[in-house]
Amino acid sequence: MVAPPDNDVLWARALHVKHNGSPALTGVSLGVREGEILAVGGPRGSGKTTLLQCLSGQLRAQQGEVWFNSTPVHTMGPLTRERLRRDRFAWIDPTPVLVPELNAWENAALPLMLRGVSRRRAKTAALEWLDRLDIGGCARKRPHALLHAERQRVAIARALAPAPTVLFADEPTAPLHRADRAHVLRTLTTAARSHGITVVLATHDADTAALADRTVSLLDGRLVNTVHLPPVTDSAEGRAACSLSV
Ligand SMILES: Nc1ncnc2c1ncn2[C@@H]1O[C@H](COP(=O)(O)OP(=O)(O)OP(=O)(O)O)[C@@H](O)[C@H]1O
Repeated sequence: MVAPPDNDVLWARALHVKHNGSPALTGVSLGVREGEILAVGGPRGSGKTTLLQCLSGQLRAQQGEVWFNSTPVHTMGPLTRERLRRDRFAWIDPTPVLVPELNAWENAALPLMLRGVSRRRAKTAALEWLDRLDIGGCARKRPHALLHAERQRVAIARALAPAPTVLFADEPTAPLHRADRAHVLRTLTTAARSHGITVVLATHDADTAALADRTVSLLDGRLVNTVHLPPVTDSAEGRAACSLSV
């Protein structure tokens, strides 16, 4: 095994995944630099979700390697991978999955509390993020009383509140209207940049990909090209608007 380059926070080599015998990833190799926002594009069924699942340790590739910093993820047992996901990663699904018995702030505070942060500090951080995402007024509502788009904002607050090392976002703005999408994406990318969070973002939306530092594209489970975009220039303003006290 050869360790990945030092400046890559995530590194995958020659990933091969089949779902029920059908290839979903075929020889995908990829490095993600620390603090980078990387968009993974490609049409439906091209393997974006499968790639994010492999990089985040949710799914073990049948062949290939995944490294997080200098640690091999592909050789970790299930409990170690679970701990890695809990302590260093966050995940946003296209459809919000919240705990129905908990209200919005409790849902958003949950990963912090699982990491051992006190309830009071976790609540403060969760409320800050709900405010930033314009749903502070929903903090005491349970998921059933929220609109679908509000539930997704709670899920995004839950992912950002612990300031993870890597945030995996699988079509995070899919349930939002176009106008909402831009605001939520900007909050997400600004927060990531100001806190040095690396983001791996699956999307088939060009507007979403445009907010990333770099885009790679999948087609039928293979990487097909890489686009380097110029750096975002208005991040200083966004950074000021997004300080986090966790
Ligand atoms: N659990 C599964 N069982 C069987 N086949 C699967 C499973 N998950 C994904 N696939 C198949 O693997 C291929 C890649 O799927 P994947 O969800 O990774 O693509 P995607 O680019 O994320 O698609 P989408 O944009 O629709 O989410 C597709 O052909 C899909 O049907």
